Amino acid sequence: MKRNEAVESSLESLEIVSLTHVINPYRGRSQSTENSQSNSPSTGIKNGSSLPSWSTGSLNSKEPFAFAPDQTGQSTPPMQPNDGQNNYEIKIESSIVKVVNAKKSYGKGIHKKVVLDNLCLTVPKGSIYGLLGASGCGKTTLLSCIVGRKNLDHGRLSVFGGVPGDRRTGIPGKRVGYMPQELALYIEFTIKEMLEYFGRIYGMDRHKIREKIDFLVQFLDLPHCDRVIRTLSGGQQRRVSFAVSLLHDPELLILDEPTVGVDPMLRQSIWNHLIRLAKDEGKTIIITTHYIEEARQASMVGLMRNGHLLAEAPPSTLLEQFNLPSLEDVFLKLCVKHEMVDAHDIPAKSTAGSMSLSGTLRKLPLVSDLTLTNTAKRQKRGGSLVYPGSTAMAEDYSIQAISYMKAPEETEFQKIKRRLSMKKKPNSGSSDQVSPGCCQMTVPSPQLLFLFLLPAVQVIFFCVAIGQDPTELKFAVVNHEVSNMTSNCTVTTGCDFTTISCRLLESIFNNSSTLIMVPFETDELAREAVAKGEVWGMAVFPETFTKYFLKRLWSSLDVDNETLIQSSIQVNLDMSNQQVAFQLQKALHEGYQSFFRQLLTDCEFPPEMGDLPLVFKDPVYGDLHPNFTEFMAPGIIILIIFFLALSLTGDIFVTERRDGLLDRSWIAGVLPSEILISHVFTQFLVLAGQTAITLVFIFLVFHIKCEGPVGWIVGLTLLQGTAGMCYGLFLSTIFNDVAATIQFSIGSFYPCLLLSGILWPLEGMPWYLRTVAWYLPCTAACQAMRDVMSRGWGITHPSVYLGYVSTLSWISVFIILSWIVIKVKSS
Ligand SMILES: Nc1ncnc2c1ncn2[C@@H]1O[C@H](COP(=O)(O)OP(=O)(O)OP(=O)(O)O)[C@@H](O)[C@H]1O
Repeated sequence: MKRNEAVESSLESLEIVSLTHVINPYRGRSQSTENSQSNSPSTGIKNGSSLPSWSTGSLNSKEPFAFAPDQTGQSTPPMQPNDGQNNYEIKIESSIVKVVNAKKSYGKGIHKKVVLDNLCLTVPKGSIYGLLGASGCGKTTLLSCIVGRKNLDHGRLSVFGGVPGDRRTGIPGKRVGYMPQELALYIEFTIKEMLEYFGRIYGMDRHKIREKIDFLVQFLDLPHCDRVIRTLSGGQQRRVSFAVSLLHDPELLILDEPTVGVDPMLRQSIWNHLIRLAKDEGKTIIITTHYIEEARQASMVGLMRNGHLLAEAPPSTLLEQFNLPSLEDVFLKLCVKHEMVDAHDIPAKSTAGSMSLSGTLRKLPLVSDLTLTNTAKRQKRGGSLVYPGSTAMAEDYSIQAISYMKAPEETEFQKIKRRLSMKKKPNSGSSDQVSPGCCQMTVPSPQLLFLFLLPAVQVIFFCVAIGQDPTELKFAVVNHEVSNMTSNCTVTTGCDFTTISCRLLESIFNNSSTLIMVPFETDELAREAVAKGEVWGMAVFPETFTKYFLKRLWSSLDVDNETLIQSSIQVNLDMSNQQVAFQLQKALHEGYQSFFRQLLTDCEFPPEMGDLPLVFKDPVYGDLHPNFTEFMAPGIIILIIFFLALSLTGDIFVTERRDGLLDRSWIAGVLPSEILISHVFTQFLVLAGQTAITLVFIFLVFHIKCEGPVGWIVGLTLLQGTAGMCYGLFLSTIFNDVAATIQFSIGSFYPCLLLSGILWPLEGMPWYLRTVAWYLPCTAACQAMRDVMSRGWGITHPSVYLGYVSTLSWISVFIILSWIVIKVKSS
């Protein structure tokens, strides 16, 4: 009895599978009759035909098709013909995509999420297969496995009779056109550039590309092909993505929700075009859509739920069998039944191990009904299957029954073709003949300009804003020697010693733009102004300043305390800002020194008597009056180049991966190494441009000195940019989103800025931090660059040499780490 149930079950399963696979609605009838003679009765595989290769998970079976054991534990005899013909063998012959017992899950342990659960699916050649299911049921995952971007955990998968991912089968390659759910477009490109880019990848010639661009722009109602993709609406962008997948007339089209954001008329036009591609050109199309009803136009639909296929049949068959008006109703009903079965079936399911689609369907009373009904109603006629309600054979049935076959006599495709041919001018045969505007030169995008100008802008900000002396600092003066400083402070000249305070004040304030004098009547008022932050400091001249100043001057070393106090100017500074305070002190010192030298000269004394007995001769390296800008310039060059390259590379790789561009290029047949080389090449061009602009501004515009050979600066800057690129690559292998990459970049920026000797000499750090700092990517390079610029050293000097060695080592480290992370992730 058990055995009988098993056989019945297998027959039901076989019938369902047969129902789903024998029909090739566009390409003509099944080949069962033609091929039945040559079939191997035991395996069902056509003699002499090569077995499909399989993308397998860990399924143990060595058979090309593995069928799950039925409830008796015995394997269903899959290749047994159930109607005197070997329909199964036809499936092998005619199917483009075949998935058997696919299992796929994400995560591990308690986080494990099963996304494909013993899913079986067959897509016949020349059919449109509508994959339907709620969001998150695993459609995209399945498509990713079909195009070879993901691997199954268990089960088998073949495309074009080979393993997806194997270039010899044409996938990845030009046999497949893939439209992923993500946009997967370079949004900075124009429509034309985008299509040309993929056209070149597919090896199309220019003329063909232009022809296709013209057709696709009109067919998909796209805006002018010189429009930048970023500026298009979401729906328009999706249509450009769709155009990319159609561009090279692939044999297999895999479209993940191509009609999202498309208005109903255009949607219908798209479907008409797909139908024509399938019917007239034998293209095979797998399409997912959320508009369930539009899938009525598919030749086959697979209703998917929680990783299972609930049913797989022509839409009209489903509607008829369920006696429901819409596919949505059918889907709903199947889901409800599936829920009920799931609720009662957990133990059985868990022991079943692997459960085929047929097994799943068998547990559904309603679907079993469908099977039985099919069986009952099905008639055999002339060796082909005939379905109820139709007097035609299977192929004809589908043609008549499916609504799209009632498409208007002239399809959109034909209309557009006609419109295009009407538009053609007499010399339309010329290879240059394209729609106006589509072959125009495009100006560089603002983003590209920004990319090149960014370093220049940063250098300008740095050179203009950093390192200059603070000026116009307000300073309070209380002069008790004169009653009204503004009107009564007479400045004397020559060897004259009346109101020396006024002469000194003039020397301090009038000869420099650093300080602005703000006179106050009393010490208290001046102090209050300092306290309020209105002035940066105050100086108070005693009432008898001139008298005691002269006494101090003439008395030489024999000076009493009273003289010292009365001849001194009392200064209180706001030291809250170190740079400003230094500047104030410097201005006061220089003002005093200038006054005193002048006084000595006027009184015919040697002015040097007013100087400290320290003579600073010409420095060995650098200037007598060093400039903070020159100290920081090497670090700034490195920071700008390193971190621009880092953020650009990180952003590009992460964005391209997130947006599906890397996948799309890979599926189009581009090798990962080619992607990498093209990125390195283009980014190196950007880097070279940025380096040139940065150095031109530093050395030629702002005249920052470089005592050594500029070539070593250029070399080191390019290498630092390369190190930044490699670091960006490394971060992009770790993180999947741009925000994390940017956060980490910023997180790395500050240690570099603070510890690499860019802002402050390394000699000012504690020894332990200094040791760590030397191992950072920018430290040795910064020091090397500073030594070239201010000391004029060349590569033979260890400091410069070490800068190069350190940078090259970091490049190697980042590349090795990226490689390790990629290997770990892919395993
Ligand atoms: N890389 C991943 N890591 C973890 N979980 C994932 C990953 N990709 C997809 N998933 C999960 O797997 C399930 C199936 O995702 P999938 O994208 O295949 O669904 P879908 O049917 O295509 O959904 P939609 O129609 O919304 O696109 C979802 O729950 C999703 O969250």
